[in-house]
Amino acid sequence: MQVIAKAKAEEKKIGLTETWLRKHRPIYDAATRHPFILSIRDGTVQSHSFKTWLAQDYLFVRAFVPFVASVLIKACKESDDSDDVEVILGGMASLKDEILWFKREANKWGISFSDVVPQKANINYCRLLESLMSPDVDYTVTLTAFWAIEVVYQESFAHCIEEGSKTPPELKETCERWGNEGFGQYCQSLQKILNQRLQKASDDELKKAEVMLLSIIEHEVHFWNMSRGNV
Ligand SMILES: Cc1ncc(CNC=O)c(N)n1
Repeated sequence: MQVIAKAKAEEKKIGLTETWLRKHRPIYDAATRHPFILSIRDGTVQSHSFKTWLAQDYLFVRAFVPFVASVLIKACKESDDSDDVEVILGGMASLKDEILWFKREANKWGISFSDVVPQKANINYCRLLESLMSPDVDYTVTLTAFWAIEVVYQESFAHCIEEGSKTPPELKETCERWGNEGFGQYCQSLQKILNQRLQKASDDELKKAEVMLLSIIEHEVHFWNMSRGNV
């Protein structure tokens, strides 16, 4: 089956990641066109929803840092391509600014991060990140998770700043953070290096990577759900 997927991707001159996204479109859209995102886009989002998301996401990003470091270590050890390391290092470096941004944003909204308790969906997601940090988890599978985590945010927030969106001005900066063109290009770079790895992967690795993509998408949906209070 996986061999067929590779051949199909090759025939259409698209990457395997693209064939996955086509195959799993409905679930991918459930994450990138989630009601929380649509409510930002149409300007009806409640401030308590936004604040809940912001606080939970700060905790997530703190846990994301060591995860990205683990991806970087795997890339250094296993990749024969120095592009990988540079792309991942760039992602890692931008997290420093991101954490500062979260702190500024917390001030703006009157939130104190030290009082925030992680919710169940967040705990589960961070637990998944933690499990992926193990050296036993294959680099290709880890890279799939990394790309999926980033691309869901990119596609979601880019949708909020497209023509015709009614995103409130005070939320524009948030949407720009992940929806901007630079972040889009970075996601493309991740997708490209992932596609190269997938071309060389075994059937077993391909299956695991595809399952990982679905798992990340599901965790992202649960993560957005927290903002609406339906954990
Ligand atoms: C839950 C979640 N998924 C993806 C991202 C985007 N990556 C880094 O910021 C994020 N901040 N939060």
